[in-house]
Amino acid sequence: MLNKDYKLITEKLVVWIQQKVKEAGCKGAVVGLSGGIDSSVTAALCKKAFPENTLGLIMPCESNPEDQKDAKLLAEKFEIEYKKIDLASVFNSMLDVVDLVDDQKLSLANIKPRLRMTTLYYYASLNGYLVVGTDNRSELKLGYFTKFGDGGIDLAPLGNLVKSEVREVARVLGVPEKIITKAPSAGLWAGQTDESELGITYEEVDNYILTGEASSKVKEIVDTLEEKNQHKLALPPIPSF
Ligand SMILES: Nc1ncnc2c1ncn2[C@@H]1O[C@H](COP(=O)(O)OP(=O)(O)OC[C@H]2O[C@@H]([n+]3cccc(C(=O)O)c3)[C@H](O)[C@@H]2O)[C@@H](O)[C@H]1O
Ligand SMILES: Nc1ncnc2c1ncn2[C@@H]1O[C@H](COP(=O)(O)OP(=O)(O)OP(=O)(O)O)[C@@H](O)[C@H]1O
Ligand SMILES: [Mg+2]
Repeated sequence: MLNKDYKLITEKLVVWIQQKVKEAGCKGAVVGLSGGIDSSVTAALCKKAFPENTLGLIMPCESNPEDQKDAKLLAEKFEIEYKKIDLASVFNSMLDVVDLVDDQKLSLANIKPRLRMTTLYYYASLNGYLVVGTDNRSELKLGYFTKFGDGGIDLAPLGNLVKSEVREVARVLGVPEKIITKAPSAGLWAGQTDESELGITYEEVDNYILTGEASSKVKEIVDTLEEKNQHKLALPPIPSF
């Protein structure tokens, strides 16, 4: 890993969040708590930045019940105010009204993060908070997020840290080791893990980002996804005439 001072980076991220929220004329942060490391780190940073004005939302949507337990563990450890909002009934109402066809798995699965985004913006608006996202540099490089779902956010404090660096910040903050070491998962369907879906490991992705070195297989996967998903990081194209 890079020889960086992650304690200093953690402190600077807290100040950065405070500044960005204040610049927006807002007074706090709302974060989706999945029980995964990215949201745990993001929520812990927000709590340090806004001790009285940080809200965590646990939003299961036919998700693994273990994840909710980890999300609660995190919220309790850092004394983060949280609410649980089960989105399964909302998701199922969507299934009742849209056309269902074969081969729709990802199209349907992507509804879940978009329902979470809608819920986060509701609470942001109610409280005068910003929606603080959890996307890290590795996910942003790959475009490995749902457009206007977990990509629909106001700030991305982890956006300059690759996944392995997020783990370093997690250790500085005291995120439970159980959360740090569990397999990254979008949790969109049973058994999904990021690395099995991507076909490469975060270690390989992070190495490639940080050093430019990778096997031809890793380069091919990362470069292809980066190009395919560029649109997720840009404003919608607008005619110039
Ligand atoms: N060139 C282009 N210019 C403008 N827009 C373009 C476009 N190509 C596609 N699009 C639009 O983008 C849509 C496809 O993007 P999107 O809807 O995001 O869908 P897509 O990229 O196909 O799927 C999202 C991926 O992110 C993963 N994910 C999601 C959520 C969380 C996490 C996690 O790590 O926790 C990971 C998920 O497992 C899946 O692999 C298309 O349906 C189309 O509307
Ligand atoms: N069940 C959930 N409840 C609340 N928020 C969720 C839930 N599932 C996903 N999210 C939100 O979507 C974000 C993107 O998920 P992602 O899986 O990339 O992050 P993570 O779960 O925190 O970490 P990891 O990538 O290691 O699983 C989460 O960080 C969280 O903010
Ligand atoms: Mg996850």
